[in-house]
Amino acid sequence: MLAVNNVNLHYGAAQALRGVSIHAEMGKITCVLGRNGVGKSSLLRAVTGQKPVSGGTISFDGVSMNGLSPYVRAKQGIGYVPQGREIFPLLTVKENLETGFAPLSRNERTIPDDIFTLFPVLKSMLGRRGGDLSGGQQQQLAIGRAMVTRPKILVLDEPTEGIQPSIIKDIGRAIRYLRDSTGMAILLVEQYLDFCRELADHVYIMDRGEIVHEGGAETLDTAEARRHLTV
Ligand SMILES: Nc1ncnc2c1ncn2[C@@H]1O[C@H](COP(=O)(O)OP(=O)(O)OP(=O)(O)O)[C@@H](O)[C@H]1O
Repeated sequence: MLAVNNVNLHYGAAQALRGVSIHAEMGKITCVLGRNGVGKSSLLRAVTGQKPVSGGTISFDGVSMNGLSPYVRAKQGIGYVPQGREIFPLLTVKENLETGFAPLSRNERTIPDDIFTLFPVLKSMLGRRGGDLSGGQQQQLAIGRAMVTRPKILVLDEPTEGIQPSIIKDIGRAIRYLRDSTGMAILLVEQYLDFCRELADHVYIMDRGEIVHEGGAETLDTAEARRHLTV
């Protein structure tokens, strides 16, 4: 289980996270919902180690992650699908997947077949450059690249952003498959309410750097939840 407890995060004098506590359990999809700019990406930067926290603790399976580099966290099992995908445009699809080998030992450096079962389009495009793929295909590639690291927890930053509805469905299916087949924990941050409602086992809502609501997906229909999600 990933446990984020009472985390603060600053950019200079500006505070982006204020005493944030969330849990993401193994075999469950945990969704953090919130409007633009409330701190969702900052929370994931804290979890993946890209931005040091200024207070609080982050642990995974009881091991403290505070102070560990992103590379070490990846080795410990945190897989990351960043906002905007961050595909290498001039590398091929295969080479992009192989960048996921970095935290693996030599004998683990293979591309799992599951990736192509989930996203057959990637198999047919292995030799194409990442920059030639559509937004939806790049998102599938970014998820595939994170799967290469054999994560215990998969962390996704707005996986539906800028993606057409049919691919959003594929991505939802893939996330569910990963939960059910591997028992990994999945933590995703989103603005897209319906996607979270359909997928999540547990939801949090963030507003202005704080967690303001927590519960099962069914609790998203309350007036209080809606108030925090409408602009
Ligand atoms: N590198 C940075 N330097 C300074 N301020 C930042 C930086 N990154 C984010 N912020 C600020 O921190 C706050 C939270 O931003 P964050 O990106 O975490 O929100 P978000 O909920 O992920 O938004 P979005 O949906 O737009 O990605 C915002 O006020 C933002 O302007």
